[in-house]
Amino acid sequence: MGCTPSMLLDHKSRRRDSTGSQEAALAKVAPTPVCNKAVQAAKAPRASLESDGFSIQLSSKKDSYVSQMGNNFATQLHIKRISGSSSGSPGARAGRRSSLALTPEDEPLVDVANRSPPPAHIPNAMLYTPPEPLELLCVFPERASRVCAAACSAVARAGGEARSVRSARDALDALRRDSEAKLPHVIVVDARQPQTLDAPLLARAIRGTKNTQHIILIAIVKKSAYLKDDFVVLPYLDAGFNRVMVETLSATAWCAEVLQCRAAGASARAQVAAVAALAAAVDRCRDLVAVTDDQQRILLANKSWCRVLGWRGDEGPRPLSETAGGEAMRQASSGARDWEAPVTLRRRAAPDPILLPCRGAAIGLTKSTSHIVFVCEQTHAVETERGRGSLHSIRRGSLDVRSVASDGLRRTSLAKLQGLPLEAPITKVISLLSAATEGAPPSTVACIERAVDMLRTSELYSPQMRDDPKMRVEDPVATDLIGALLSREQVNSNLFFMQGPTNTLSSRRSSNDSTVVRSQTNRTNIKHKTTGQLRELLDTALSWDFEIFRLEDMTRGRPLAHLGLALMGGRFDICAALECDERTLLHWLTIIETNYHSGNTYHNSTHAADVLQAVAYFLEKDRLKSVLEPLEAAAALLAAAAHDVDHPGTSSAFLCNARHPLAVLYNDVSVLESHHAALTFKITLNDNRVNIFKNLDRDTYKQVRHNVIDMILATEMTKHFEHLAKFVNVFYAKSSGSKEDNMHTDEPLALDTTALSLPENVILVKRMMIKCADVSNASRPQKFAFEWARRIAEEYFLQTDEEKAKDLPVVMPMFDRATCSIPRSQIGFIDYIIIDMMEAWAAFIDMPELVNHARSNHARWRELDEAGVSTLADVWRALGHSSIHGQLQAAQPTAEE
Ligand SMILES: Nc1ncnc2c1ncn2[C@@H]1O[C@@H]2COP(=O)(O)O[C@H]2[C@H]1O
Repeated sequence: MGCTPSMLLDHKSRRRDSTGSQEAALAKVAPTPVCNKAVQAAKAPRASLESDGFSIQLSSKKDSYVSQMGNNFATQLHIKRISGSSSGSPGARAGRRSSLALTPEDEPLVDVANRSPPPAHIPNAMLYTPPEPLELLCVFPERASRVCAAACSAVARAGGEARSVRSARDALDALRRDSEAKLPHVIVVDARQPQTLDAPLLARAIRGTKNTQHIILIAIVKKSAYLKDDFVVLPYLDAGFNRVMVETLSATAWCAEVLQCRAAGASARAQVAAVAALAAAVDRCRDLVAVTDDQQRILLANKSWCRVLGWRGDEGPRPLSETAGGEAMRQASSGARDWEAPVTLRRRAAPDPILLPCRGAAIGLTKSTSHIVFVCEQTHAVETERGRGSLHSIRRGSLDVRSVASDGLRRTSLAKLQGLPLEAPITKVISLLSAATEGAPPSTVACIERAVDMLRTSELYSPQMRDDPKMRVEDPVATDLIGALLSREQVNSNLFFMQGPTNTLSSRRSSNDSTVVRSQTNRTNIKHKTTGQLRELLDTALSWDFEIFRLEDMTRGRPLAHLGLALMGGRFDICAALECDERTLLHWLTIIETNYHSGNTYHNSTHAADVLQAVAYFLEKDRLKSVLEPLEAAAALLAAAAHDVDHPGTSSAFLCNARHPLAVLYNDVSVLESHHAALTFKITLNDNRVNIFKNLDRDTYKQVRHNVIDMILATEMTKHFEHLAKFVNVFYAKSSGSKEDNMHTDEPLALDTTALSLPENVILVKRMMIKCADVSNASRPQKFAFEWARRIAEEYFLQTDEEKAKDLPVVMPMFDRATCSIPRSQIGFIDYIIIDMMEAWAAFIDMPELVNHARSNHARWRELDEAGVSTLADVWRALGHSSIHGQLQAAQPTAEE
């Protein structure tokens, strides 16, 4: 079952089969008293009768619907079930009302105007199909059947073509093999020998085949059987036959049948094509459209409906009331024929419903309702979010140019763009703002002009610390760190020319493809036997105070493969989503881990395992469980594991300054992140034994690849505020003030997850998830946070050492091991990078400990700072080597010691 146009047709044919055929049968054989009463009623217009659960009304009256068809007066026959059980349906209620009304004048005016459904007005032009020669398929088990031959020769005489098959299987094969254009118009099935050919079964199979709604099915029955039973036709009609015909060899009878079929078939095809065309039109509407039957079961839902509500396109008829509520539903249930009222719609991906304006109409070819149409307007807010940055919005933008122009708004910048086919949404925003200045007080004009000036810059999401006092970093260490993390400019104060070969970047770090080869040949045969203790530790892998450094110890520096196997293979079973075996996953994890540089103090596979663990922890939260598909969760875990693969232990700025081949390759733009993402796929696709994507079909692979790349690229810190601002603007609303002010104010933000229904907003969630995981070390319990702080500081110091040794520009001069204040660097890092982001994320996934840990770490660093503790050595002395990081420090002395 699916909410598709064919469901509309199925619904129609079901109605025709179950009600229409009963009507026909009843008209033919209804108990005499009812027939007699009906006949009497016909003679005495305006009478209404009830019998055996059916109401029969005959009236001779001026009927607006019939008169549209050219008859001013018509006699109408209504057969309606009036039992209490169906009273809930608008159609039933409308039916009961009209059956009780004796004259049109007796019906209250409001009923005439609002209660009866409007006719389904399909323009005649829509119901035209060009005449085609008739194609006939005969299914007759008997070899050289004379009845079959008679049918075929009648078709030939009518200028058509006939072919015959002898079994149900051959008939279905012919249907499935034929292209749509070649499908027969009529299928004649020999139903005379049920033991040789089960005609009803075949009819059901044909109707279950795609695009067969318009084919006319004729069952040939024996004359004796036809005459024996008044209801002989019913099982055939129920099975999907359109007609039942008595066996005949008469050329005249067959000719008449064939010609009638040609006419009926053309009309059926025209109707199917018209419904398909209308469904295609509805699919291209931006508004959310659903069509239900008279019981309000959804038969058709357009693409916008599916997209916004998170439905798959192929879901079956379901009660609209499961999804919709509010005044619109009450109006629909009251039997109103046309209404406008708000509707609340529940979405799959988000707990909160959305409220949209809705227009509805009850439709029916007769006075009773057959379908109800709901058109829910995509509100501006939803639309704007959906369109942001998409091609779709750019296309719409081109129309907006004209509409804005016709509004006569002032927009000098737009005038130049009139001739171009494209316009960015921001241009329209600027134009609207400019228009708003007209007649505004000077202070407002000044404000708007300042805003417009800001909008005109291309770096809308780049932080501007100097302009914003709240973002001003006072401490020189913090300035160094934050500046280096966020700045896209490389430090170029000294013109530097690299001496020697470009790939002699560092003896402790290499970042070229030879790493891949080495890893594949030597180190893929890791044994993954988990000892009891290791198993116990891995059992706690989903707790926020997971002992990552213990895992590093126990696995001798290979935590990623072990943790990855436990989480990805075990808890999340990504092998199912990726359709790969666990062995391939283990190989993948192993080779990825091998391509991390164990010599890096921070950017090694323990950091990758830590980020993986954080992502896994986040994925367990209800909000993410309800939003992300298994494949998206798998992509997030893969991205986390690989996000820093082959990190050289120096920053992108360093690589650019050093004119490293990677910086040259990636044009100094997102150098490291581009490399991590590219290398991840290179490693994966290079060898079938590690290729976890090898069984995915093209589209699924593309989707996973896109997700993994997007998440890895999102870890680039120069885009930190861009990602954070987008996330906050989409998912947080403030009770007062503009959204632009949402960040860095003391006013609490209100979480608003309605935007989750749009795929482009789910991308923001995935980016935020990996970003938060990447720097989650500052939001971990203190003993972990401090060890990570030591490790990153050590790596920064090594970079500074190397820059000095190679006479390169020093990216973070304050990060000199002799002088750098670790507490201050951490205070700055938490203040400017961590707190805002963790607050936004913690509220979104309901994980307050992220903020609590960050705050308590901040407080501890401040205490240390105030106690005069500064260098790494000071810190560990002050901590008394009592914690894990102290012990690790002791076991692994730094160069300083
Ligand atoms: N505790 C920390 N203190 C200072 N800088 C950090 C800390 N944790 C992460 N970072 C920086 O944040 C960056 C996030 O992206 P990278 O992993 O590439 O590199 C990371 C470090 O440069």
